[in-house]
Amino acid sequence: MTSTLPSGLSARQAAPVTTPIPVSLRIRERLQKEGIPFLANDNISDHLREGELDQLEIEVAGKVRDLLRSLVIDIENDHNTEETAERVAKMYLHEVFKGRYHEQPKIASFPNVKQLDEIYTVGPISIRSACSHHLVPILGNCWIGIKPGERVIGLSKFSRVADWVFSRPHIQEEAVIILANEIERLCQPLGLAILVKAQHYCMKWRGVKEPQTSMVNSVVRGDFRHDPSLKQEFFELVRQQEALLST
Ligand SMILES: Nc1nc2c(ncn2[C@@H]2O[C@H](COP(=O)(O)OP(=O)(O)OP(=O)(O)O)[C@@H](O)[C@H]2O)c(=O)[nH]1
Repeated sequence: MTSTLPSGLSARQAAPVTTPIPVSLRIRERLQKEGIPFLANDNISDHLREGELDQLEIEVAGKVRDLLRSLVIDIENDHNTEETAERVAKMYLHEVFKGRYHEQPKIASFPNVKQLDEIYTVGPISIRSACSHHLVPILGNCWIGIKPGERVIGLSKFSRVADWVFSRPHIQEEAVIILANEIERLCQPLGLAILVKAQHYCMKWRGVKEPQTSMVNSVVRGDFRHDPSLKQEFFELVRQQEALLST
């Protein structure tokens, strides 16, 4: 039989080049196999293997480079966008969406030795997130009210856990619930209330271009839910904390 190979090429040299499976595909297949959800606001850090986050950063940078090319931006000659792809990949994986790929910060809880049962509020805690629909910023503040149970956590830890939860693509309604679940898991309070006020840049910067509109929502659980006066006290304390901001 006549060889179809170009002269001088051995069969071994002409073997089809196998393209490596993209790391994101490997991770997605693993998650699907194990039945682990990987929605935009889920954290998948427990399911990433050593070195995969670095490989993801390289893969994402390549895709962002393609996106810039598709937007007809001359990244080969434009000194300003030359390294934009690498910056954007790093920003998504380690900054603005770090709450998807990085573990929850270590948060120690302590026994509520004195059996404290008065409510307290912490806030404003700045929140930085992005909407799942357009991936543009959601910026605002949140307030957390606690009626302690058996355990308490340090005040700064509310900011840390909020930052971790909000650093994912979200819709505000779900973000508040996810934050509430995490706080309940960390300190099992007898009551928990969370209020979020945020501006959505998908409404300010584009779309309807409403510069002042914000979204306000809350979640109340446990004693805050069952006792209307406690709930009212929470909102009153938040009002007082807000008033402090303008003094
Ligand atoms: N409920 C809710 N909606 C949000 C949130 N963030 C953004 N949105 C809205 O989600 C919607 C996305 O809807 P689509 O109609 O598919 O997107 P679109 O055509 O770009 O919409 P426009 O923003 O009206 O231009 C928009 O109305 C946003 O304002 C959020 O946290 N909660």
